[in-house]
Amino acid sequence: MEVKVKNPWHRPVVIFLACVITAGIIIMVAISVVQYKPLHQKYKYGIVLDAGSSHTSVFIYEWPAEKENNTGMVRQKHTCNVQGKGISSYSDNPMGAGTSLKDCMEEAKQKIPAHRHHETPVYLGATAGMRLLKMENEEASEKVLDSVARSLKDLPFSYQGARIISGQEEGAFGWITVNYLSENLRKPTGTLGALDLGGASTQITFVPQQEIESHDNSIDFRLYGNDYHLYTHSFLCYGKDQALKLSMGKKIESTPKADETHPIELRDPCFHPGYNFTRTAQTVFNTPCMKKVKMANENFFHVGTGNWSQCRQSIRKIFNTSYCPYSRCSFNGVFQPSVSGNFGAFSAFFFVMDFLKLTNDSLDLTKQKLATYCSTPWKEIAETHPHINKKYLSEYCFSATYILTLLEDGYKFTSNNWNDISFIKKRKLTIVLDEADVVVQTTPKSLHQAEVIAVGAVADVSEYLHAIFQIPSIFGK
Ligand SMILES: Nc1nc2c(ncn2[C@@H]2O[C@H](COP(=O)(O)OP(=O)(O)OP(=O)(O)O)[C@@H](O)[C@H]2O)c(=O)[nH]1
Ligand SMILES: [Ca+2]
Repeated sequence: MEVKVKNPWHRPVVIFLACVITAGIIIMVAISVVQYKPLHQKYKYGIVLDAGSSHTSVFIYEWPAEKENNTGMVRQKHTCNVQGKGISSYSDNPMGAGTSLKDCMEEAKQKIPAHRHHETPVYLGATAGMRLLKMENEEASEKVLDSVARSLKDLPFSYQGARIISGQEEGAFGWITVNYLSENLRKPTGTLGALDLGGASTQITFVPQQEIESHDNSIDFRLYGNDYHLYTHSFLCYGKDQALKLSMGKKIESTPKADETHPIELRDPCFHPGYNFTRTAQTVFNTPCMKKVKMANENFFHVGTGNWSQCRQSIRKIFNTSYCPYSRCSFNGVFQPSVSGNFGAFSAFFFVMDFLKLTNDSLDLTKQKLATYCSTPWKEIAETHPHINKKYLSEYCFSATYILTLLEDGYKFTSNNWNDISFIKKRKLTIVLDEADVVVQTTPKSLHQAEVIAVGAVADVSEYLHAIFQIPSIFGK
């Protein structure tokens, strides 16, 4: 009988194989750990706060720490909307402005890996609301800026500054953002003009087809190796909230008082029939955009009549087109070449026209639809949209009529080029930046005039060029 003899090699082979497999696993784990480490450290970050008149947004950007070919994808990683109103609303309680940023900055700490905190630049740019506060009460505006600066310096990030940006900067940033988004700066195709409607100011920026006659409206810089020569203007007080005050203020001033004991009844064609609220004159006149009137403490009845063409007539009164010291003007004596090329209209231009589904029609049809909307009773509007913020909802007729009047009577768009305007929601930002190409050049110019009449917004892109790449702001401050 054959006796089965145990293979003397059997046990060592098993042990050997086990060792090989174990070693393999260890090596694989080690490799993945080593690989994981750079993965973990792959990104750098930047934080930009856009402190607008109506609210503050915090943007977190990220880009690869090690750029291949000197080219990095920079993208918007996260956005946080600060609770409450804009920082300029804290004029009576400046400390509150800094405190208001806490929750969003806490979120930023969570989103950005701790080991990157100390090298992450943080920058705040304030726009029209702070510009108005500075005009009204410079000390208060400084206290508010101090307060937000202190709050940002308290964080583990690398504080870069907090300031009010100029109207030209705001216009140019909006233009760069729009053209980055559509990747126009990397293509030889044409660029898009930019139309930004904020709460307190509005900007128009485009490549002009004619000479710029006013120095204050011209901006030159180089991006991605291309030189750009832009026309830009920012109208302070012509954002949609301030324009509503201007327009209501004019109406109140021209409304006779029936007698001394009864409040004024302001019959307003820009609000729906059946809309009827009591307001204090203070809510209209509490702005440096208008001269102070005596009746600030009085009440008035705000009564909607819902008439689009009368609304438009009343809004026209806030545009002065009676004088122009140049060959052509938009309004208020401001030089503007004729609009040319395609435009991207964002912020409130988009919020309002998108809500009313007026983004795709001819100018004529847009007017017809808006006329019908404005004449719809307030009760019906409120019932149809129970979940929409009542303040926004009550103002859409005014806002859209203001938008049409601004574009047509102000900037001189016509039914022929109306459809050159695209109403766009600013999307998440994914762009390719070639650091060497972000060369920035300025036209020596005085910003003083513009500082008085215009204001800027930190749009998403250029401020982070400033903050992230530590390039002096494009206009060389
Ligand atoms: N209808 C509507 N309005 C909005 C919405 N979000 C903001 N707004 C209003 O639209 C206007 C413009 O908003 P923003 O572009 O954020 O204005 P801002 O940056 O605070 O103001 P500026 O400093 O003048 O640029 C303000 O009156 C806001 O109150 C929205 O979702 N719907
Ligand atoms: Ca803005």
